[in-house]
Amino acid sequence: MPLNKEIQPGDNDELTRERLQATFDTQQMAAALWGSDLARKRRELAKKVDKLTVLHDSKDMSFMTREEKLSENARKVVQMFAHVADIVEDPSDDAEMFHLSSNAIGHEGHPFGVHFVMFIPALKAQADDEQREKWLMPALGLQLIGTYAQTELGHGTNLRALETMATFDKATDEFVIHTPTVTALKWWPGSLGKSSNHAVVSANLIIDGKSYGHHNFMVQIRDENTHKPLKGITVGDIGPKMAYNASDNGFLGFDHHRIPRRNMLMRHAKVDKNGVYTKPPHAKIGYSAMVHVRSVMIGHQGMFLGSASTIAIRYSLVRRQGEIKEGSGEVKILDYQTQQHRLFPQLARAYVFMFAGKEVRELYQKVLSDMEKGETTLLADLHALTSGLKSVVTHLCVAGMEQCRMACGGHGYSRASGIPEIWGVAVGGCTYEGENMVMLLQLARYLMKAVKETKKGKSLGRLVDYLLLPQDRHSLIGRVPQGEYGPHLAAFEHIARRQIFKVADELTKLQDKGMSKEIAWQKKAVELQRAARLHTRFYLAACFHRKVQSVVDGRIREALADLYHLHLNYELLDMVNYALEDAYLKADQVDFIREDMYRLLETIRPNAISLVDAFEFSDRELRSVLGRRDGHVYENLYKWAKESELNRADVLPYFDKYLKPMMLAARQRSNI
Ligand SMILES: CCCCC/C=C\C/C=C\C/C=C\CCCCC(=O)SCCNC(=O)CCNC(=O)[C@H](O)C(C)(C)COP(=O)(O)OP(=O)(O)OC[C@H]1O[C@@H](n2cnc3c(N)ncnc32)[C@H](O)[C@@H]1OP(=O)(O)O
Ligand SMILES: Cc1cc2nc3c(=O)[nH]c(=O)nc-3n(C[C@H](O)[C@H](O)[C@H](O)COP(=O)(O)OP(=O)(O)OC[C@H]3O[C@@H](n4cnc5c(N)ncnc54)[C@H](O)[C@@H]3O)c2cc1C
Repeated sequence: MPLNKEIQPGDNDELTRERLQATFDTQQMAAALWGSDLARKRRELAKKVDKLTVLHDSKDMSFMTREEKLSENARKVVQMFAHVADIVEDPSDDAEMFHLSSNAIGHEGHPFGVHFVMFIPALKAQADDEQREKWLMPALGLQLIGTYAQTELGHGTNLRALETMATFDKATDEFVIHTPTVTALKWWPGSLGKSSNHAVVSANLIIDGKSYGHHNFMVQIRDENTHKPLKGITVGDIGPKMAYNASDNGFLGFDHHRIPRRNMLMRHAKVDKNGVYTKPPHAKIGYSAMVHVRSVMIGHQGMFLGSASTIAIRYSLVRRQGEIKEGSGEVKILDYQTQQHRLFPQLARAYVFMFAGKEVRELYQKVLSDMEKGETTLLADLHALTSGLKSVVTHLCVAGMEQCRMACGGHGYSRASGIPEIWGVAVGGCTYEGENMVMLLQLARYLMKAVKETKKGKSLGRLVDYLLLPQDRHSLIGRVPQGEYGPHLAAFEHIARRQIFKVADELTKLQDKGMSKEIAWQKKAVELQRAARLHTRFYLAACFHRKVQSVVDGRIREALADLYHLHLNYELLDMVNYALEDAYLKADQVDFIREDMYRLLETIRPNAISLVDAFEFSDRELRSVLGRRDGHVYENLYKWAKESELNRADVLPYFDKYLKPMMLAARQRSNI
């Protein structure tokens, strides 16, 4: 069977020649990335969206005002739901729906931005059966639009300091929701400002003057017909942001707004009509919607980096600039070693983030089904894993996307490249769903507990089993036959384990000197977050290893292994100081890693376009002139620029109003 190489009539010849060099079938690689079923569904879905013009952008969003963007995406999301049954096989499949949304709507946000990502997951995990019947069914049926209102103007990270109050009024069997200060205003919730009519609101539960900490409440905020805010509710948009401006992130305040007692989400924690409180089986079970989003973000961020890599690599095969050998003609910029070194490691990261996203979703599903039965043993492991992954992946994604942008030279800075918007959306991920540094420290807490268990000869969980293993003094990199990468993975393990034990020992020493646990933690916080990063980067490398091992097809495994080995080399060099500190690696071994990395850049080069084609992002989804599949960049950049609103007339009013009078006056003065 011939290999599928994604060649289509009308393609730029340069790209066709590149595609013909591929050593593997791109559709099979897509199956390795997405899973074969989802890869097929994605392909079919993109074709259907292409045919449905009602789902197409009416013009490039770069040329729209915020209000136009909101309106455009509201129009498309409604059309998307109207046609959903004809387009997707299973509307309850989040991955398929995300793909549909990427194609039809893009990533700038839409009125249901938080509805499916947080509002529904919060109801699924925290509403009891009767409440599910009342809100989940209508929410799934699009009879209402919901958001998740937790963060306040004054506090996002420290949830214990949230100020919104939910005071139980026994006499009326109601909660009184109140915003006591300006800092207690809810601030940031997506689609709250102008679109949502319901919100899951986090508020302090107060019964008979006693606070039980924050819990989640269902609050209707707008009239379902007029869409006007209900009495006692103030709500609006918080203004433009770095990106994601088709989303109306909002503010929300309550003035003694009353809701029925049964509007508290009561699957786990409960309040009865006498004001008797029942504790949940796990103190943090109410945080499940956050864990859900963190778990989903890993794969999504991988897709964002995959999109940027696709754009930059395709463009680097169209763009020619300068000569390598004088007189032999200008080369494709991807033929420069520096360009390969800039882009291929980002491509490898995109792959591994997608693989890790899949693994973590499987763990999340397991924890969710355990929680249904009141079983919460794995919640802490999942929280630790998602906290670390969320932070490391978002951080590396935006650093990688910035490399992709710069690798496109001047055109990368234009919104026509598509990179600024996806970068702006991805960088939000460093902050939302738990600020990265804070989440790394959450993982560090878990790791420090794991050390304590290890010292007793036990393991806290599967993810930290490696702490029980003895440390090797020296790495075997470069001391085993060429092509063996076991020692590379062992090096990730070594530096993570060493940093974890080192900081644990330092904490103990400070406490032994009489310092409190909290102050000692502050003194070592930077080292602690380093330990969390190294642990997570080891997890990612090990995940890549598991994936390569699981692939059956030889050609796919070989191409993936090249990316994996590049990842090992590149990331190790990025963290090499940790391996040099204890002389685990010697200078000649570092040189060996570098040389092997350069070799791999050359090996990967002929497969580069097919490795990005394998993501199977449609042009509609990429929204990038530079990243067009057919490679016809220049004529389309010119066409795109002509769409700029500034080109609607040769002379714009500001010229006559300001510049012309100034220049006339200057000329008159010079004539005097
Ligand atoms: C998915 C998006 C895809 C779309 C992509 C497309 C476009 C993207 C564009 C835009 C985005 C669209 C949607 C995004 C929506 C974003 C929504 C939000 O941001 S919602 C708000 C999120 N807020 C946060 O994440 C707050 C962060 N803070 C916290 O989580 C907590 O405050 C804390 C830092 C974890 C501390 O909590 P607390 O004070 O309660 O903790 P302590 O009492 O100190 O106890 C710590 C103890 O608890 C354990 N723990 C904490 N959390 C959990 C948990 N979730 N599960 C299990 N256990 C938990 C922790 O481990 C400690 O345990 P121990 O060490 O044993 O004491
Ligand atoms: C695009 C976007 C969408 C969002 N959507 C929603 C939504 O739908 N619903 C919602 O409720 N919220 C939403 N948020 C809010 C978001 O969850 C918070 O902004 C986030 O949790 C960070 O909290 P913060 O803003 O209070 O940051 P802060 O906690 O004020 O962080 C500021 C700095 O302080 C540091 N810091 C804070 N605490 C500690 C600590 N304990 N130790 C060390 N350092 C610390 C941080 O590391 C950071 O450097 C959204 C935010 C964005 C950007």
